[in-house]
Amino acid sequence: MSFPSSWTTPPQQPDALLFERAAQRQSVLTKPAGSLGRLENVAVQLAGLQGTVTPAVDRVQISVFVGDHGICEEGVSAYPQAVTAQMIANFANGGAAISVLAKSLGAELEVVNLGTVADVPPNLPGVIDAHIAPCTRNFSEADAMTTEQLCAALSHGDAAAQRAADKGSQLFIGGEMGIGNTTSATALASSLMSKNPMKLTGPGTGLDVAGVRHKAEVIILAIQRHDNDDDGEDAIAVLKAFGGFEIAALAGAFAGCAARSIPVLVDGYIASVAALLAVSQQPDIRPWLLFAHRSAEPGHEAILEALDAEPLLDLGMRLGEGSGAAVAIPLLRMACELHNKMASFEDAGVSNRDQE
Ligand SMILES: Cc1cc2ncn([C@H]3O[C@H](COP(=O)(O)O)[C@@H](O)[C@H]3O)c2cc1C
Ligand SMILES: O=C(O)c1cccnc1
Repeated sequence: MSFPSSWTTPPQQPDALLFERAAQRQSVLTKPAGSLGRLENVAVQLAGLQGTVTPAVDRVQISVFVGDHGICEEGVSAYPQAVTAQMIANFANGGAAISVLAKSLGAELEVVNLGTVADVPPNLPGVIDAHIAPCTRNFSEADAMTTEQLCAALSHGDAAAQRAADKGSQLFIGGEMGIGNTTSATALASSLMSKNPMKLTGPGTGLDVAGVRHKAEVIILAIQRHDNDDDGEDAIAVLKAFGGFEIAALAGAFAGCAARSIPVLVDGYIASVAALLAVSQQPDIRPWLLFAHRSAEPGHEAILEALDAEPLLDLGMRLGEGSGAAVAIPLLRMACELHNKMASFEDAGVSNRDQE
């Protein structure tokens, strides 16, 4: 198995002229220039990325990638590992936060199961079996995944982007579920950015102060161990070292969307780490990414900074699943409506600035 081409080839850059045209349209709408603030920027960005004068986010695909983590053996999460598999059934039965949000938005929701330790009932609606292994290996003892497993995870992400393209999706949201994945994400980010894990480690699902310290120590020791491997610190090396399947699949999906010219709305902490991995692999992916919200997980700030990203919302959310991105969709829809439907000064017979 080899890496998907979206991972090894830079995506096409969006056409700068389309952004200029959209900005020009914003400048003639009946409002003081710039008065709709970031709603203007986001509409211009979507118009440029979608290659249209009338941007829209009516057709949204949400893919939630799920995988378990061997690092849970080290006691790094407030919740038991069995929750990962249990949540797959909850996604399918409509009870999870992202299920409710997807339904409310009329968005396509699919769940890509890359491997769980506990059993998942067969044939759940909307759940795709993409089994790689029951979980990644405990990265304080060994590499979290093999090169083959990494290729498989990236390819499952790329396949989700292909499904989004086949359905004519105007925007992609990648969600994740995997107990222990804030530990993987923090190890990945610390290693990639050469930052002290003590500064990035947070409570995840709700660790207390002592729990956060223990989690940071587990990450520090694991990074020291992997540094001896002389692997280098590129996206592929850190993903193999620290996992997880669902984070790799997210990174693969983001690369796959950029390759197919589908804009991505990035969710919180975990999804932003996947975005950082994808951008470090192919810097030209960055223009295809919009950032939905600032997670309450403390490490998010440094990752946003590294990506030069200014998210739209700051609601104190720290769930994942793609939920923060889903919550931002109504804003994006309104930004598009304003861009497409407001009258121009000329059409409405309203005098523009400095006009008699
Ligand atoms: C019921 C439940 C639903 C979730 N949905 C997302 N997460 C989030 O929390 C987990 C990461 O936190 P940690 O690293 O502390 O385990 C991931 O599964 C993430 O998606 C959930 C967590 C729980 C408990
Ligand atoms: O912001 C996130 O993505 C997040 C934060 C805590 C736990 N799970 C996900």
